[in-house]
Amino acid sequence: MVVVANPLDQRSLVRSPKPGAYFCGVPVINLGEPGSAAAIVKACQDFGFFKVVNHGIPIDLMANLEKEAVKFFSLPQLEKEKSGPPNPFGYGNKRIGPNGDVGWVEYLLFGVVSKPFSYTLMAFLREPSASSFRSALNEYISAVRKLASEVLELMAEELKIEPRNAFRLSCSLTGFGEHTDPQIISILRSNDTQGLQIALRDGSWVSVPPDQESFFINVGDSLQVMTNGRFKSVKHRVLANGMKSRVSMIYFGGPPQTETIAPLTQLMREGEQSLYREFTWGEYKKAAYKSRLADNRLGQFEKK
Ligand SMILES: O=C(O)CCC(=O)C(=O)O
Ligand SMILES: [Fe+2]
Repeated sequence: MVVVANPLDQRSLVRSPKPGAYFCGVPVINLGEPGSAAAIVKACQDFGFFKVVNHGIPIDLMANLEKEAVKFFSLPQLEKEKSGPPNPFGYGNKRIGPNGDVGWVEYLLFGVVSKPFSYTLMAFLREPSASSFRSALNEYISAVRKLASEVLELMAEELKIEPRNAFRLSCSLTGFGEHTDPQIISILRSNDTQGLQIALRDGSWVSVPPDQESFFINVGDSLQVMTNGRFKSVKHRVLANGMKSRVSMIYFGGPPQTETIAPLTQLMREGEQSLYREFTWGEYKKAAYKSRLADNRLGQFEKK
C-alpha cells in the first residue's frame, strides 16, 4: 500500500479532473460472460490495462482490508516504523520524486510465496490485537490470487504459471510519478479516490474513473516480453488531489527470481525472433533499482 504525505507543498502540482474529463474507454471485462478471453487479449494489446467486473470477490473483503490498512497508516510514525524497514518486506516510506517525479509514498509490503503468508517479521502483525488485520489480509490475498490465475489463464493457455507474488498496501494524498510495473500482472483495488491515470498508445494521459468494487489490471514489463511485445505494459501514474487519501491494495504477480524472462515459444510464429535478449527476473529487478521511476527499463534489454 502506498501513502503519500506532505500534501500541502504538492497541492499546486495536481489538479482534479473536471467532471466529464474521465476517460470512458477503459475496457471493462465481465468475467461471467463468454468471450472474456478474447476481450482480455484485445485490452492487453490496445491498452495494457483493463477493469474486471463480476469477479466474484465480495466487496466486504476489500472493505475490511481497507479499514485495517487505514487503521495502520493512522498510527504514530514511530509505531509504524517498528514494522520496517522493508528488507525485503515490511513498512516503508519514501520520497519518490528525486528524479522529478511527484510524490511520497508510505506502504506495507508483503511477500506471498506460500501459506501462511510471510508477514511474521512485521512487529504489529504479531500482536494479538492484529488478528482482524491478519484475517482480512489472508482472505483478501487468497481471493485475489485466485483471480490472478483466472485472468492469466484467460490471457493465454500458455500463461498457466504460478507467479511469485508480492502484495502492497498503500495510501497517498499527492500521488506518484509515471512508471510501468516490472512484474507480469498487477491487480489493483483502490478506494473511491480519483487519481489514477494511464498513458494511451499515442502518449496522451487519461484519468481512470475510480471504482472501488472492481479491479484494475495492468500488464507489466515481464508480460510484454513473454508475449514478444504483443501485450504492452501500461505507463501509469497517480495524481491525487491532496484532499483525500487514495488507499490502494496491489497484488503483483511476478516471475520467480532465477527464471529467464523470454517470449513463450508457444506464442511465437514460425521464424519469429525474440525482440529481447535473455535476462532473469533477478537481473531485471537489479536494473530497475538503478533506473529512475519513469525510465524505459526494458529498453536496455531490447535487441538492437
Ligand atoms: O495507487 C495506485 O492506484 C497505483 C499504484 C501503483 O501504480 C503501484 O504501486 O505500482
Ligand atoms: Fe504501478
